[in-house]
Amino acid sequence: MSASVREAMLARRSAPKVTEAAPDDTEIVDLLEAAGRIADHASLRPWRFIALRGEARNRLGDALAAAAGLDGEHGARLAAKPLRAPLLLAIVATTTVHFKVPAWEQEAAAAGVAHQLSLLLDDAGWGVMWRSGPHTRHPLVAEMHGLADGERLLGWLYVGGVPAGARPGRGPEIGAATRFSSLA
Ligand SMILES: Cc1cc2nc3c(=O)[nH]c(=O)nc-3n(C[C@H](O)[C@H](O)[C@H](O)COP(=O)(O)O)c2cc1C
Repeated sequence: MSASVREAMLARRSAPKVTEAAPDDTEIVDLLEAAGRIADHASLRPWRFIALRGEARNRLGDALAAAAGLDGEHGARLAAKPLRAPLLLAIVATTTVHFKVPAWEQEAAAAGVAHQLSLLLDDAGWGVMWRSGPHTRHPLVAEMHGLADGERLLGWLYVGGVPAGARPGRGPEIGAATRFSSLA
């Protein structure tokens, strides 16, 4: 584990290619205990995660191809996308109608948990990449995950082992000063 949060944040990189190793459910729940401690208006905890492993990734691939209306070679290519990692963590915003907390605030909280989980997984030595796509919110994809009314996917954290020698190190400077101003 990193010496500081800042160090972990500066070191985090997405991992487009991962190996077949993956964290088990116990490790993920443990990390979620920490990742879930985000700012959360009215403490609604408007999020949940679904682990897709093994055949479930094929079912997601089939749902994506059906959502896109593709079959044959193009359908097979899209259907294979979820197989790029041994574990996909579906990020679900579980929004409800609330008199004080609009849906966008609830989705912001769910996204915050996913960002923190992604950071913690990276810091624990796993390869992670948050992916989505044009069919993320298609009804067939929601059905495949068993989502209830009001639940919406924010994409998937693709998780696996980091290939030997693939750790790319710190990313480019992001020029934060150009994205900051102040009013007095
Ligand atoms: C909501 C969300 C959806 C994303 N979807 C994709 C995607 O489908 N494909 C992709 O290449 N990157 C996607 N990204 C970006 C990558 O996760 C990653 O941040 C980007 O490749 C930059 O790499 P870095 O995280 O190492 O800076 C998405 C990020 C977010 C937050």
